Amino acid sequence: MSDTPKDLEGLRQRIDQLDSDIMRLISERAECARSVAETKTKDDPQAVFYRPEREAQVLRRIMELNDGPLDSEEMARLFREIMSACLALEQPIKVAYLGPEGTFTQQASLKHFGESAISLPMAAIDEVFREVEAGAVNYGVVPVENSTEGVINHTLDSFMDSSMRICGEVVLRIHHHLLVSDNTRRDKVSRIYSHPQSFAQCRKWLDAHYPQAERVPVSSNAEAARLVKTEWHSAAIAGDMAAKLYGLTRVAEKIEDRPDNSTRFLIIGNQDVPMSGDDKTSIVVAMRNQPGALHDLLEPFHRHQIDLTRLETRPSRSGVWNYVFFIDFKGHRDEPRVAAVLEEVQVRAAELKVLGSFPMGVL
Ligand SMILES: C=C(O[C@@H]1C=C(C(=O)O)C=C[C@H]1O)C(=O)O
Repeated sequence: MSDTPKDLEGLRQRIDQLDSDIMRLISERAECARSVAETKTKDDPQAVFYRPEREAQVLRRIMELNDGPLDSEEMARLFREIMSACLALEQPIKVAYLGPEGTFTQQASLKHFGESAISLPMAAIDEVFREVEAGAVNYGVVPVENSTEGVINHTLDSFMDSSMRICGEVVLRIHHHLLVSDNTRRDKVSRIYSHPQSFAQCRKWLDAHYPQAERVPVSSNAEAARLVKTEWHSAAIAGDMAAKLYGLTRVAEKIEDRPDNSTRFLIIGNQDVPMSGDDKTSIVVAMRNQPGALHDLLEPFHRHQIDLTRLETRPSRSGVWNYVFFIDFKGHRDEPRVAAVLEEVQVRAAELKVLGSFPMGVL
């Protein structure tokens, strides 16, 4: 900026002035969001204030507008927190996530809803589903697939028996560290705790660096971190949140075998999300056990030129559901092209359930 002062005192005065301006504008924004909330409840007393499609649009716009020097993701993260605080002013969102505290799922929940949401750890994926179904919380966050290790079957299976809808997705880069406590004898590590998925994601590194150490699988990375606190000969593989929560030190950082290791999480709820302009749809389809079933199922997607982003098969759990396919594709169920495909699939399938259309993950 041309009128930016050059001396330290002048620069600090300028920063104070800018902070006052930013604060005034944030307050004005919060008032605006509050008025939106009032308008929503006037039309419908049961209205949900949180709008995933609108939040995705706000964040995408910020990323497009940003000219630096902060990078666009950083800028969007700041706005994520502003929106989170604005929303909490009216109605703090309650979120259940696959716990315990310190898991990557908690990190995904924070990334998606911001720090002002109230988040509650659950012991298992189906408990997250149950809490949302029972109305005890507004949304749930569960992992669904990892780029190295593949699909999380518990999550897919939970959808089969549930009426929950998918309202959003979050992709998180997963960095694992080898962690020890102050009491650990680093040269005597004979046991390493972690979640089986994390062991699988760090297998080569462990074979190279700790071939002799016993690998003990536990229910979560956070649990692994907790156990290390009490044993002088043990280490844990876990992420930053767990390390911070239990005050552990990183002996080796980013030990995952693949540098692009990431996990996709789903936001589940009981609301149908309108179009945001860049959306995905998830469906689960049962086909009859006959030759060419998979071809028949996929043919309409090909003909309407719809991009499939994922296809998973799960064993069926009832007579009708001979083959069960989970399919993700680009587009929203309200788009005519997508609606046409869904109609065709409906005719060919033994059963079709649309799990939801939702904004593509922004952050
Ligand atoms: C303000 C609104 O409500 C909520 C708050 C938002 C915000 O602070 O920008 C965006 C979407 C909603 O979660 C709205 O719907 O526009």
